[in-house]
Amino acid sequence: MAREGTVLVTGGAGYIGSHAVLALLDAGWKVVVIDNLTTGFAWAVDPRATLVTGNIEDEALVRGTMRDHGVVAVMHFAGSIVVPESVSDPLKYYRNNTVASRSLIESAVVSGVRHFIFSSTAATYGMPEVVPVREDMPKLPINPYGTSKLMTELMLADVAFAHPFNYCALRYFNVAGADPKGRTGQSTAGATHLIKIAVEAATGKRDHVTVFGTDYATADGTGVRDYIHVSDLADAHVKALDLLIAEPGKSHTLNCGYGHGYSVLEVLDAVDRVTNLKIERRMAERRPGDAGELVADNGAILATLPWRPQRDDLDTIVQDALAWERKLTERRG
Ligand SMILES: NC(=O)c1ccc[n+]([C@@H]2O[C@H](COP(=O)([O-])OP(=O)(O)OC[C@H]3O[C@@H](n4cnc5c(N)ncnc54)[C@H](O)[C@@H]3O)[C@@H](O)[C@H]2O)c1
Ligand SMILES: O=c1ccn([C@@H]2O[C@H](COP(=O)(O)OP(=O)(O)O[C@H]3O[C@H](CO)[C@H](O)[C@H](O)[C@H]3O)[C@@H](O)[C@H]2O)c(=O)[nH]1
Repeated sequence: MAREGTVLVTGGAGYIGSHAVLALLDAGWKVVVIDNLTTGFAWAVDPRATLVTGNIEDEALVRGTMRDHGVVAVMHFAGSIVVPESVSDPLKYYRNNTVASRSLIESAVVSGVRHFIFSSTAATYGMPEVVPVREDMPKLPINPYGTSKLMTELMLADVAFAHPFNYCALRYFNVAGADPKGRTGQSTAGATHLIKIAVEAATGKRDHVTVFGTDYATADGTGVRDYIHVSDLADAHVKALDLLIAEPGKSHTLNCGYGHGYSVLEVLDAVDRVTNLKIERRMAERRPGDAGELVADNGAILATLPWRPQRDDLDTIVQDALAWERKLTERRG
């Protein structure tokens, strides 16, 4: 079914954004992407979408794009995402995540764009005392990345109060996997995410995986996370957009996770199982700033959106991540 108007996807050349572009196109939306290609790739943008190369802080470019393409909603993925880098270079994160988002939100308001979906993060919770964590529990980020995202959530709430504008802040837990049809996946070099690192090891790009911390208060002592398949996450964005349009007076903040977690060792077991390999594991100290267990209470998203996970299975997530990693290896030769 064709939809009225165009969705602007910022960061649509990146990992999650490129999946959202596919989900929007598959749902009948027209799509324009703004991406400065710092960590994204032009080839990752489906050719049915228009790619505008530039910065979301460039007001003339953003407002011109909104006008020329008849943009009715923004999905805002553009940002900087490396937690340790945010600790060593906080001003980069407040600039590219908070200040740039302020500029983009203002461009939307000035251009009469009334719906906004924002990539937030479980990092806004910091080290939660209660797990699974619910949206109304304390937000006490422990790094500038989490703070930079929480500040954007706060701006959105104030803007939605003052203007004819509603938003959905989606707090992602651990995003992993790749498009099941093999059209896009996680492609940035220098990955820090566990499943990406493990499939890099499985395809010979690394000789081992380091396990950060074996003394957490979890069943096997390693960190537990709620891994969500990137295609399920992209689908949640399309459903959230439908809701924002259907109920213009309401905004939402929703956890995106499956509501159950896996330990680092369980993830590595899944990778061994799927690949039929025995990837070397090296036990190491905790990584600074890591929570022991981070799992979403996903009651709110299930109650709010007609969204039901389709790929809630660790082996499926690993299989899809691995298939993409193999494709990437062929592409790069
Ligand atoms: N990957 C995760 O596990 C995860 C978890 C929680 C939240 N998020 C959030 O999801 C969003 C997307 O993350 P990702 O994993 O796809 O990262 P990514 O680095 O693959 O994608 C970010 C994209 O934004 C672009 N970009 C960055 N700054 C820009 C700017 N100022 N103007 C225009 N384009 C810009 C980059 O070139 C890239 O294509 C981010 O906002 C991130 O904070 C990611
Ligand atoms: O080589 C590795 C990489 C990770 N881990 C462990 O695996 C788990 C997951 O780590 P990731 O780096 O894959 O993900 P994080 O949970 O640290 O971070 C993710 O969730 C955060 C929210 O808390 C942010 O949103 C961030 O962008 C996103 O990558 C953690 O226990 C971590 O210590 C290892 O043992 N070895």
